[in-house]
Amino acid sequence: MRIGQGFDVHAFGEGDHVMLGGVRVPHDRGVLAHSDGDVVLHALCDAMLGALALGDIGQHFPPSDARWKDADSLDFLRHCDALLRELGWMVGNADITVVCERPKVGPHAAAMREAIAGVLGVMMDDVSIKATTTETLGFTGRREGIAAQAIVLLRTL
Ligand SMILES: Nc1ccn([C@@H]2O[C@H](COP(=O)(O)O)[C@@H](O)[C@H]2O)c(=O)n1
Ligand SMILES: C[C@@]1(CO)OP(=O)(O)OP(=O)(O)OC[C@H]1O
Repeated sequence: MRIGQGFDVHAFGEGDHVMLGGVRVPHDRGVLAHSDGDVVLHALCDAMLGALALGDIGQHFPPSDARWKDADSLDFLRHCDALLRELGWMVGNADITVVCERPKVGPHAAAMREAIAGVLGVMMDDVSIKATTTETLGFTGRREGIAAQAIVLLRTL
């Protein structure tokens, strides 16, 4: 088995939704990002890459590369999953925490788990999505941005 963790932050900007775990979540702000700015999937990809010491998504999908402009982060997840499988590994389970005051994540957690599990070829029960505020403290508390942390356990195919 191998373990990995990932963390990602994006600042809020103009917009009317945020992408979280591959799900379009209505919000009164968007996020500033080169891709679709999905902090859940970026943290998850980093955890998967980290588990095998394969670098991070910035190395695999450089922000300087126009191919990733407005990219669907589910494609990043597909790439990372394929990479792991080529090396004989797959995600056993993933546990993800989203940090923001708003939007409320709970109502969208099941859809996020389903989208992620579908790409990883695992059961929904193998994907956990949790959320917390920071009780109005810090940049998330001031609603300036959104963060996510992911931890994954890999198992051999
Ligand atoms: N963006 C968020 C933040 C929190 N939740 C849910 O609310 C519960 C209470 O959050 P606290 O930070 O006050 O502990 C938390 O356990 C989450 O279930 C949410 O859905 N979206
Ligand atoms: C995802 C990439 C793609 O260019 O850019 P961003 O959408 O800005 O997201 P970030 O979390 O900063 O990760 C770096 C890049 O890999």
